Amino acid sequence: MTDADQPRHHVGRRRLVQGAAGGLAAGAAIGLGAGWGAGSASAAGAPDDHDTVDLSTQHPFYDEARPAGIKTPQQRYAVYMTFDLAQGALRSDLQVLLARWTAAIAQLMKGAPIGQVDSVRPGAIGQDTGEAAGLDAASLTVTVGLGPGLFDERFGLSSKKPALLADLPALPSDNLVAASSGGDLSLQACADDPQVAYHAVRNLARMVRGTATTRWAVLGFGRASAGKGQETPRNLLGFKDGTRNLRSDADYDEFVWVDDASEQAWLRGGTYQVVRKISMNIEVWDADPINDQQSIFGRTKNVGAPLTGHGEFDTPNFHSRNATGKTVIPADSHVALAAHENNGGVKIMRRGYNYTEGINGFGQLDAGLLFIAYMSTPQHFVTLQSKLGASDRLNEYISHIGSGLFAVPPAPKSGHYIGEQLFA
Ligand SMILES: C=CC1=C(C)c2cc3[nH]c(cc4nc(cc5[nH]c(cc1n2)c(C)c5CCC(=O)O)C(CCC(=O)O)=C4C)c(C)c3C=C
Ligand SMILES: [Fe+2]
Repeated sequence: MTDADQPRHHVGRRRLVQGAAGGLAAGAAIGLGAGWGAGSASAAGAPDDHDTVDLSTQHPFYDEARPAGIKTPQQRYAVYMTFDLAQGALRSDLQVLLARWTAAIAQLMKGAPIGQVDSVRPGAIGQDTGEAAGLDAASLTVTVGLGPGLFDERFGLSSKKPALLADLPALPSDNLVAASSGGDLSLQACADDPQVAYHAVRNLARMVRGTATTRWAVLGFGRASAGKGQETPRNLLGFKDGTRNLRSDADYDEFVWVDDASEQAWLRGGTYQVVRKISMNIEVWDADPINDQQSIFGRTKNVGAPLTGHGEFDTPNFHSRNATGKTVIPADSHVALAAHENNGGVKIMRRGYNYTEGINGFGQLDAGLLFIAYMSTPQHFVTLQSKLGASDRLNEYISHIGSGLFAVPPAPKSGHYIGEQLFA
């Protein structure tokens, strides 16, 4: 961890919440679900220190080397929302929106309200909606993304458009729904308390009513990726997700941050955000035998080890063959198709969340993965998804129904606002 990644624990009151892994260990101790997590630290009976969150944690916002909410240790919950600029909105309206969001995000990430909650005079309307009063910052980060549409003729920004910031091309197996795709702006609010994340997005949406309209939103829970030092969580298909995610500073420098001199100056120090809403056919998956599920991912379900290894973090061997001459990790498995070894070295940073929207019109569970990934060029996502969408055996159980591409500007300096350089 660099200094910039160090969180602060400002508030005297420390509210610690134990993680799901610790809960599973406790379940095993009283005889529930024997065999859970065998081979993991929590199964050994030790409390899982890595998965305990301190709700008093605050992350810095201004003057950081990088925007918040990307390399920040992944929080437990997310609220993701996109917006369109209202018809007739002016360049100055966009500037005011970004300036107001910047000031408000700085407050929210400190665990502070964005304005008065109390009734200061008869008939007063609250500046802050109040539902986070008494709650800590809970590691809140808010990450703002700028969509391709902002750079059309409306705001005089076409000369500032990054060449690669355009709607993603049609990709194999896409099943995209317009109502869950695109947007001029995106907000990713992540926190260890879902009410804190929701409060942030609700208030940011409220303060720009009239200038921007909401487009689509997803509420994420149970982070489905791991960062440095975090125990690997599980996605809703029951597999550990994030084992081979980016962790080193060198990988972030090479694969996440935009530093290329050929890129727009305002974006240098920032990154690209790709979001995909991926629904899962959970009932069908649950009827699939575990050994088949394992060959679909190329990893074991319980430990999360590659099919060529024993431990979760063993390096997969994509060349090893069994007696029948087939590769032990099937060539059409998810990890064989996505691994950097098989994609010319391409890596992306995944920061996804599980989501559920209840039950669909057929009485089936409506749930999936809010896939969020950060990368120095969206071409890396296109490279991977072109292969996955065409050949991944997982495609039988998932469907990409939402999509978006956004540019994330660098962290603002204090006294300045997000994306201010765009208007220079
Ligand atoms: C285009 C990029 C990717 C999409 C879309 C995607 C969807 C998706 N993934 C899982 C579950 C797992 N993914 C895992 C690994 C993995 N996935 C991607 C990329 C995309 N996944 C990469 C680059 C990798 C790493 C591959 C490697 O280097 O070995 C894993 C294995 C554990 C891990 O390393 O994280 C799981 C499990 C789901 C369920 C899903 C869509 C719903
Ligand atoms: Fe994946």
